[in-house]
Amino acid sequence: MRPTPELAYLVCATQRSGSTVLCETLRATGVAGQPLEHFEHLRHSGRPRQGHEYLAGVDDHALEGLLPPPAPVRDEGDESPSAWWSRIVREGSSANGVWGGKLMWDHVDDFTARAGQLDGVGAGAGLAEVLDRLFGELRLVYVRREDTVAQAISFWRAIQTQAWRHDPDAKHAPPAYHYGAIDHLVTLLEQHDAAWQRWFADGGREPLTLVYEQLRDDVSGAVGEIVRSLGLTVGELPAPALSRQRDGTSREWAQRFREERAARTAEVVADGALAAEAAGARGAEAEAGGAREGAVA
Ligand SMILES: Nc1ncnc2c1ncn2[C@@H]1O[C@H](COP(=O)(O)OS(=O)(=O)O)[C@@H](OP(=O)(O)O)[C@H]1O
Ligand SMILES: OC[C@H]1O[C@H](O[C@H]2O[C@H](CO)[C@@H](O)[C@H](O)[C@H]2O)[C@H](O)[C@@H](O)[C@@H]1O
Repeated sequence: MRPTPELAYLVCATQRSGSTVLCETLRATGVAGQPLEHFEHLRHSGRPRQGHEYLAGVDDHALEGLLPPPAPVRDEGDESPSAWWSRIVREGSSANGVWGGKLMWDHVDDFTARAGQLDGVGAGAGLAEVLDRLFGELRLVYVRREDTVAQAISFWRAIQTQAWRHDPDAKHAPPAYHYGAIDHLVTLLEQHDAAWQRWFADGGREPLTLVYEQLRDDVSGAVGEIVRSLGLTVGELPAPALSRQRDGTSREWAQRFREERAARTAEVVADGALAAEAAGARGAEAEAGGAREGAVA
């Protein structure tokens, strides 16, 4: 029989929204499951989504030189769908049986396709049906970041350096600023957040929503809120399990990006005004020409 966690929660997120410090601190309570990124290894590649996939559509060959080599492929052997689900339940549960997981919007399709292979779920089931069929009681937590420029810069840096968590000993080449990559990631993150919000609204779901800009000032408080909402009790709330990565370079890039975006927008507006002026002049000339011909006839 398929294992069904009685009490479960899913942290719905976008990359670089503060989800890992939240999840790792929840995990450190010992009572709130193991909310790992269970669904990040994708079926088409056996890897988490890679830099070139996130950046598909950015038109600059130089970008390739900035991306790290692909991550190793995880060999899943011949794990059956039911063995996959038993593993996910095991890896996501704390000793009290509570299950936790983190799902990025861009892992939804892969997750539902995998889950669709399970008996009783069915191919083609959407996220809502999959969750209903796999879990008893499932609570949703949504983490988002207001400042999507800072979020995209954090993402672009992590894509290049593969430093997804703070590690003072990490050795990697310094990341390079790239306007097109950051701009593309801002749009991508905004689209993924909009998709989460649409999914919540369409299903009448009301997740417990946490905004990074508040969460970062009180990670333990946010963890306490989630733990209480699950009806769990914990003695002392753990301190944040990770340190922040943002530094002077992130701040400089944010300022540079905003200036560059404003300049580009002004240029587009100016070009548009010039084009409109030229079109207006052509129209007036054509009209005058028409009037002249009319007069001659
Ligand atoms: N303790 C603490 N306080 C405040 N902020 C923190 C903390 N720990 C991690 N972070 C910041 O969270 C950002 C990473 O977000 P995610 O964990 O969602 O990224 S991931 O896509 O899952 O790798 C990333 O944001 P940036 O600092 O802007 O790079 C992390 O630094
Ligand atoms: O490699 C792309 C993936 O990178 C992130 O995941 C990695 O960092 C996370 C935070 O430290 C960690 O929870 C995860 O296990 C790591 O693989 C990102 O969160 C993924 O969405 C992304 O596909």
